[in-house]
Order: sequence, then structure tokens, then C-alpha cells
Amino acid sequence: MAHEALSNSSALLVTGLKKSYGGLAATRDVTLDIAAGHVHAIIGPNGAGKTTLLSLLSGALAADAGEIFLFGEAMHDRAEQSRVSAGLARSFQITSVFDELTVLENLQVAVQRRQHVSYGFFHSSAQDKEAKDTALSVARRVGLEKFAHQLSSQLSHGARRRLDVGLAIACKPRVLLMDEPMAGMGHEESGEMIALIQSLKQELTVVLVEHDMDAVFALADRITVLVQGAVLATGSVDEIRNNAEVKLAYLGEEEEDGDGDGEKMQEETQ
Ligand SMILES: Nc1ncnc2c1ncn2[C@@H]1O[C@H](COP(=O)(O)OP(=O)(O)OP(=O)(O)O)[C@@H](O)[C@H]1O
Repeated sequence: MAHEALSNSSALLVTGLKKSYGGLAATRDVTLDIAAGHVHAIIGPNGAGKTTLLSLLSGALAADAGEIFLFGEAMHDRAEQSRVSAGLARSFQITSVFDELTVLENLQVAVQRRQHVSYGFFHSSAQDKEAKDTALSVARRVGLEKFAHQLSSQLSHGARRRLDVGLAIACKPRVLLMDEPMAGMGHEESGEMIALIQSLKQELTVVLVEHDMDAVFALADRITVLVQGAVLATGSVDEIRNNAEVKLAYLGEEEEDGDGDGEKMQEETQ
């Protein structure tokens, strides 16, 4: 069933999403309208419910209440794999890299998994060729072409995380959920990941959970701040940076840091 109130530009519409772990409300009545083609960042202090929210969106966790629409199509009553097939995929958790396979083989497995869902178990040789070609184009897309025949276990941390993104892209998502893609990265690797996410905007919508505020401010079209499971504010980068409540609840530490590099806040929030 489609959502009637959907605006033309909504990629993901979430209404009244709730999740409790026993007595603890991890997600309280979260409503979000994520526009197509945007990078929409979700930020907030530790324990704010960011990962829980991504798990509810991907279907890894069942919500207690609320609705999720992907381009108007109801997702909340679907299982995780069915959401992936519809175009709602999560990188860094839904897919896993097989160490003993090469970069290309890993990508091929991801493409073949999607074909299996679409066409059933038996593959034609044309589908095998399509899987190889698609895997190679995804390797190119995430900047791993020159490592295509390298074992995944030999990749650097940054390259491995780009492979994670590639595995998600191989599922042909329309909305990609990303859980801390810059985690554990140095400056150069973060820069490469920022450039990759920036380039993804041309073809899909990204929901980005990230503690690295430099990356968030560089990438986000809109930001939602979660505090104790509830939406404190949603707005542009400037609106969020200048929001007094947000500064008090979360960004204040960065302002005190003074140099604007977000380091202090990262320490506070990692
Ligand atoms: N499986 C679980 N069982 C019980 N409580 C949980 C579970 N997972 C998360 N929580 C609690 O739910 C709240 C939200 O956690 P969540 O991991 O979603 O926050 P987060 O914003 O992603 O935090 P972080 O920034 O540290 O990753 C926290 O209080 C956490 O302790």
C-alpha cells in the first residue's frame, strides 16, 4: 500500500517509529522525510538510538510501532531481504566480506545473490557474464579496480570499507543506509570515502550515521539530531550548527574545541 501524503521527492518516509528494549525506549516516535538524492545524516550522542534506527529501517530489528515507505511503497511489514530487493540496503552490516575471496569474487557473489532473488536458483551463462561485468563496474565505481584480483584479506582498512560499499551497491539500492563508514579511518582514507559517498549521490539516496562531524558537514544535505531516541531537530548543516538546543545537547563540545575540526566531539562520542 502506498503512502498518500508522500511528497514527490521523498525517497524514505518514516512515521511514528518506536522500539523499546525491555523498559528502555531506544526509538521514540521517530518521524523522518528523506528526500531523493540527498545525503541525510543522523547524528547524536552515544546511545541516542542511531544504530537502532538503522536496524529498524533495514528490517534487522522489528519495530514496536511505526511505518516506513520507500518511494511510497510500504516496507514496515517486509522482512530484511525483501527490503533489500525493493532497494533499501545497508552497508557494513548486511553484507560481509569473505576474506578468502578476491575483491571481484566478493562483488560477484553479491551480484549473484541479487540475481538469485530476482531470477531464482539456476543461472544462465548470460547471467554469469552479467554478474562478472557488473562486479567489475562496481569495483571501478568504488576505486578498487586495481585490487580486483587481490584477496580481500590483503586490503587496507579503507579499501576494505570501500569494498563494503561496493557489496551494498551490487544490490542496486535506491536508498543506502550507512553505519559509520569513516570509523577507524585516517585522514586520507576518510577523504576517499567522503569522495565516494559524494559521487553516490548522483544515483542514490544515502542515510548516513556518522560521528565524524567534518565528514557529516562536508556531505550532508540535511541532518537529523537524535537524543535519547527522539528527534531533537532536522535541518540543513547551517540550521543544525546554529540550533541552540542542538549545541546544548550535542554540538556544544565542538564549539568549545574552537578549531572547528570536531576532534573533541569525536572523543566525546566515540
Ligand atoms: N540489544 C539491545 N538490548 C538492550 N538495549 C540495547 C540494545 N541495543 C541497544 N540498546 C540500548 O538502546 C539505546 C540506543 O542504542 P544505539 O546503539 O541504537 O545508540 P547509538 O546512537 O547508535 O549509539 P553509539 O553512538 O554509541 O553507536 C542505548 O541505550 C543502548 O544501550
